[in-house]
Amino acid sequence: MEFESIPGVGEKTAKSLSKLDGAERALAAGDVATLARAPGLTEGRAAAIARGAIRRRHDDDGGFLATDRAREVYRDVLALLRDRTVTTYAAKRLETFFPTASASRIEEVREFAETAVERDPDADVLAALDGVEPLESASGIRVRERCLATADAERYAAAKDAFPELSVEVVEDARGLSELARSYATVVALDEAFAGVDVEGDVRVRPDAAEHPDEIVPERVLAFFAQNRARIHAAADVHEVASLDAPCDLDSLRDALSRLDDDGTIVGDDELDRLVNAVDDADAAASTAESVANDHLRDAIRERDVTIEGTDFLSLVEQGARVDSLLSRELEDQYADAVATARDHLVESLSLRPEEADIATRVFTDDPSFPVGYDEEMLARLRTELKTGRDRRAVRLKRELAADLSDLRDPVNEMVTDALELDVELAVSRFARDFDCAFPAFVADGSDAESADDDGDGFRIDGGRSPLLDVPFDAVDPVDYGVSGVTLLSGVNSGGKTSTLDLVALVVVLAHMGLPVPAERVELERFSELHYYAKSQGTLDAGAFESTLRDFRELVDGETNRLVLVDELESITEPGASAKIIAGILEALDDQATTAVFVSHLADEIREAATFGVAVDGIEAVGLADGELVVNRSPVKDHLARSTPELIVEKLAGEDASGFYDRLLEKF
Ligand SMILES: Nc1ncnc2c1ncn2[C@@H]1O[C@H](COP(=O)(O)OP(=O)(O)OP(=O)(O)O)[C@@H](O)[C@H]1O
Repeated sequence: MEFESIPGVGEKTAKSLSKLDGAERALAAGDVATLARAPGLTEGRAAAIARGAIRRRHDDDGGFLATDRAREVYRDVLALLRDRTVTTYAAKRLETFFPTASASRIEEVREFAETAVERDPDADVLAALDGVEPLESASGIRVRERCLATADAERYAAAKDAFPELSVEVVEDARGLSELARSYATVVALDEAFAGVDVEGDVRVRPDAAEHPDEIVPERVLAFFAQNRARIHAAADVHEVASLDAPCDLDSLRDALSRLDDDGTIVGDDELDRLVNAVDDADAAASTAESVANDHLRDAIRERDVTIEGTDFLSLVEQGARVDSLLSRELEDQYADAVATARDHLVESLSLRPEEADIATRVFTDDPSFPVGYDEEMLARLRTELKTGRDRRAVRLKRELAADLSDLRDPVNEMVTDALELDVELAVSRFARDFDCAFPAFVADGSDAESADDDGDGFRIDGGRSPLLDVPFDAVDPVDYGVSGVTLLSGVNSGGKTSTLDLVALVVVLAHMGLPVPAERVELERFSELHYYAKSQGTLDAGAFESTLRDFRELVDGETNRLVLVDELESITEPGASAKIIAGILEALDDQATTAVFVSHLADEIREAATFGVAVDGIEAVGLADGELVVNRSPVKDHLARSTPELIVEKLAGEDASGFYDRLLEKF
């Protein structure tokens, strides 16, 4: 695959991706975890690359969110979804969902989301997800007792790349191989040509080494499982708690993991433990055995009367003869007993096996001496023997466990990915449940539209409730609103005009992401772009005003089927000029197949300035209660809402008989 053809992927990133196993699959699946394993890629960058790949696959130019405010609404949507993830993986993965005009992409995510909303966001599952993280490649492994050998320069370079844990040596011939075998415990020759060469030492010929890395460096797979153990356990727990089908037998997996220490060494093998302890304790055990023997002998001597013949006594005194001769003659049995005790102690305290006990026996000599001492040389031999046994067993166990774990590597990767993906699905499910969402219906073209009040295009929201409002979701009034064509939205102050635009933008963004929307029912056309202009803060200076006009100049050209939402554009300049400008923009938009909602307090003036009959919807105050407006949040179609001042004057007119307020009211 040409990675550089993905938007946002340069030469360096392409190189990183080419080093990654399964990069193409990960790009296709939006698998951010796998992509982030490429050297030098963060999860954020991986998400951006996955997005680029999806865009390319679905022929999306990335232009759906056409304005700052539109992008802000998308960011708010992501934040709501992200709040419902447990893992950082899921939070990043959600960024691969974005609004698009591409029908195939919307459909793709929709299929995913339809399964996702069926998932039960059970508290136990969420708790289990807490420890799941993407698996990491094992790092920091260096194996010194094994090397690779080849006579071929190309193979040398490839091996250096493939086996960073081992030294790779160049050898000319069998002699070179045999020299290596003297420095390394194991030599793995990579050239077929070495097959059958008779060299002393542990030399294996493995031209297939690259295909079986776990056999050549079992430490690699052991370290991988050791370093990722907590994550793997967590993913296994998630599968159990959520009743997911696991891609491997979880009991066998847990058993294999229990045989491994955090640093990749083998644990839980009695024989290996025995050998490790025996090596560690050999010196101390020999010393103790020696003391035991001496105590024994001393007690025995103390209890005995020893008769020394005169000649012996003389010989002792005159010639400095050693007392050993006496020992061997007079106390032979006691000496033999003491040595036997020492040997027994050594064998027992080190739990030696018969073949090892044989050497241990020789650590204490049969030749009588006092005090009893052990033979350093024999003890060194015993130690070497035990060490060899220990290392041999460790290597065998490592190989066996590595072989078991090697088979589990793919299933475990799959299991962890599935657990992480479950978190993504649960975030969507929780979002849909928390905000009473439904899947929107896209109306392919005008003729398919079911709603009576429009000519098929645009949008129609029933019972929409925005989770982005500044009131608790439970307190949000449902809003019904539909628009096709170009419409002005009038309404009382604080009636909810801006909130209505926000709701429309939110619903449209979610629908174009392929996700469910917070409404009872939504029908909409597939828009090409969302242009949402927030209310500007106060009158613009000449430069800013000019650039805003340029924005709108671009808006009336180009793509059709846009959705344009504009909040109180009149605040950019003085009211009279504003009404004329807005009327002109509406005329241009009306000529295109654009759906547009312009919130404005200048509906009358705009209508007057426009050359076509501009539709006006209104958010109505149904009255005043305790000085507060009571508002019907759903805009009424083809209705210019009365303003707040008008309502107040009307209220005063009802309370006052002077006629003053009645005359004021007539002016509205
Ligand atoms: N659907 C709703 N349910 C409950 N409260 C709402 C709803 N819509 C709006 N509100 C409340 O009304 C307040 C004002 O809404 P909003 O700012 O949208 O009004 P507006 O008509 O745009 O006001 P202005 O004319 O001042 O621009 C919101 O901050 C919110 O508290």
